[in-house]
Amino acid sequence: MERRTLGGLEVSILGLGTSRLASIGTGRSKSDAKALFDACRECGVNVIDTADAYGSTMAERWIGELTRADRERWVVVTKIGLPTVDLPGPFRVFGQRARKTTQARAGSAFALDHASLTRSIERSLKRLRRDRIEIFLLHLPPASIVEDDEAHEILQEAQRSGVIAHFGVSTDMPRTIAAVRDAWGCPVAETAVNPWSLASAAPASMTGVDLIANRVMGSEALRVQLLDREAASSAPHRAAPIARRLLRHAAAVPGVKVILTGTMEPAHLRDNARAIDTPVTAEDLIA
Ligand SMILES: NC(=O)C1=CN([C@@H]2O[C@H](COP(=O)(O)OP(=O)(O)OC[C@H]3O[C@@H](n4cnc5c(N)ncnc54)[C@H](O)[C@@H]3O)[C@@H](O)[C@H]2O)C=CC1
Ligand SMILES: Cc1ncc2c(c1O)C(=O)OC2
Repeated sequence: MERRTLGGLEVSILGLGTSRLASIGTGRSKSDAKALFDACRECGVNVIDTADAYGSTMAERWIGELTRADRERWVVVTKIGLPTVDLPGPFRVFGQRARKTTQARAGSAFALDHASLTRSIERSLKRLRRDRIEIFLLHLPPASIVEDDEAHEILQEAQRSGVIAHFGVSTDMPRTIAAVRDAWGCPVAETAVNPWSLASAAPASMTGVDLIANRVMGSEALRVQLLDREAASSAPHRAAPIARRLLRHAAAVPGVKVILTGTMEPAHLRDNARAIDTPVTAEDLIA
């Protein structure tokens, strides 16, 4: 698998997105999750993208368990900021609903004071069973985040102490990415990259930022209409031409270093791994 350099780290062009890993409705059993991580190892995928909010902290916990024996081989991206309810044991699943409610009320109430931010980092590290988070992102922060000097200082302090290697933002607003780069000097951001996303226009204002691409398949609706239909009609283990084109599109957008795939299916992961290393052919374009 192709490797690129993201903020000085060696990463696989394809990364695993885990927003569905342990969430209600889309989550799988832990043995399915283990099979998915084994497929990543087999394909050479070394990036895992997560957030404290995914599965109300369960995604981070599962990642911690599943990467425990070989934690050094992974580059972990996690995010904080979508209000997360961290309930004990069996009550955890109810956190999903509670989170939605708090989130709707939260608006721009990003808790980035010293105590909250330090606690968030400590908790993510503990759940992930790591002593370093390679990429630590603020999850959909308000554009005014760059005015929060205290948050910037705390993040720099965490970086100096070695618990986070890089920090930045996950947002679909290129202007916020550019502002964070200019005000905070952040070299990494996560954003939507598909033919309809703003980042695909590669605004010159974002030059110099290494991008982690999400929502490469556009939307769930697009997948249902195109990918499933094509997957059903094409040969097994052959990525649907539309998926291949979307992956190649993202790989060619300036600044993109990692393309996330949010699938829970090892077969789709393998398809996407194969597709990303295959140039789009004339046959694909008329398929
Ligand atoms: N604001 C943020 O920070 C956001 C972060 N993310 C991150 O990005 C990751 C990727 O998620 P999405 O962009 O939603 O996923 P995606 O674009 O990779 O996948 C969308 C859908 O396509 C399916 N799919 C993927 N490859 C396929 C194939 N070869 N054949 C058939 N179906 C296929 C997936 O199973 C999924 O249902 C998330 O898990 C999360 O880590 C996603 C959205 C927002
Ligand atoms: C699948 C999905 N939908 C919405 C959101 C995310 C996500 O991963 C996310 O990280 O922030 C908002």
